[in-house]
Amino acid sequence: MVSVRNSVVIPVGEKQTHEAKFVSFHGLSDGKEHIALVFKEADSGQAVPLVRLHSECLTGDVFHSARCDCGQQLDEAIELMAQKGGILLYLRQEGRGIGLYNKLDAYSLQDTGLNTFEANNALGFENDLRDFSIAAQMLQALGVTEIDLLTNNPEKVATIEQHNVKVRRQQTTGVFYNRHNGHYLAAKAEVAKHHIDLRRQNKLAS
Ligand SMILES: Nc1nc2c(ncn2[C@@H]2O[C@H](COP(=O)(O)OP(=O)(O)OP(=O)(O)O)[C@@H](O)[C@H]2O)c(=O)[nH]1
Ligand SMILES: [Zn+2]
Repeated sequence: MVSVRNSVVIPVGEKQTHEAKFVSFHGLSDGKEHIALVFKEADSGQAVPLVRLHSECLTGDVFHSARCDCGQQLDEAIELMAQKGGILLYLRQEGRGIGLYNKLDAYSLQDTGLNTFEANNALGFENDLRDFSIAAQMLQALGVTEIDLLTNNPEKVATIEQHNVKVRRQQTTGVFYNRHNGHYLAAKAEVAKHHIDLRRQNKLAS
């Protein structure tokens, strides 16, 4: 049984003007230190909170890498949730679960022409090693049974629903295209069927 371990308020966002409760957990099935950021009492005040499952990306989230869209998606989620409440689940799933060093190896292979999924396969990994059921465990510990989910990834919606959290609505993120990440976004849309419309470049979540 997963339960809340601690909850502490931290000012966040580019100008540190937003407050989020950082929640840690006991008993998560993979033993990793996943955290929830709860904005504006979304746990109790919002019947159906906006939720994002954000997979850790050191290069994008911390160093604003242009090879992916993670940093901008993270900033977008924080801004949206600071305005209207929500729960950001920050999942320790670097490199779609293969880890940072392997992701950097995958980047080297992409520099020789492989796409993001082919590079994983060339390293001996499946396309995606993430288990999103961990997010359902966190939501249940927070007492959340129904959500609006901010994602382009249909797999996240399916797994959350399989684990008894209802997804009322899927809301797509912005399309943060730049000259370095075009192939990466296109492969996500083509291979993993993410809802990314490259004609909507740089438009924020709708
Ligand atoms: N293995 C691998 N992982 C990557 C690569 N680029 C980004 N990532 C990782 O991918 C994860 C983000 O997953 P994405 O596939 O971009 O998007 P998503 O989380 O499935 O979907 P959204 O909810 O729509 O953002 C993070 O953990 C990144 O570190 C790459 O080329 N190879
Ligand atoms: Zn990234």
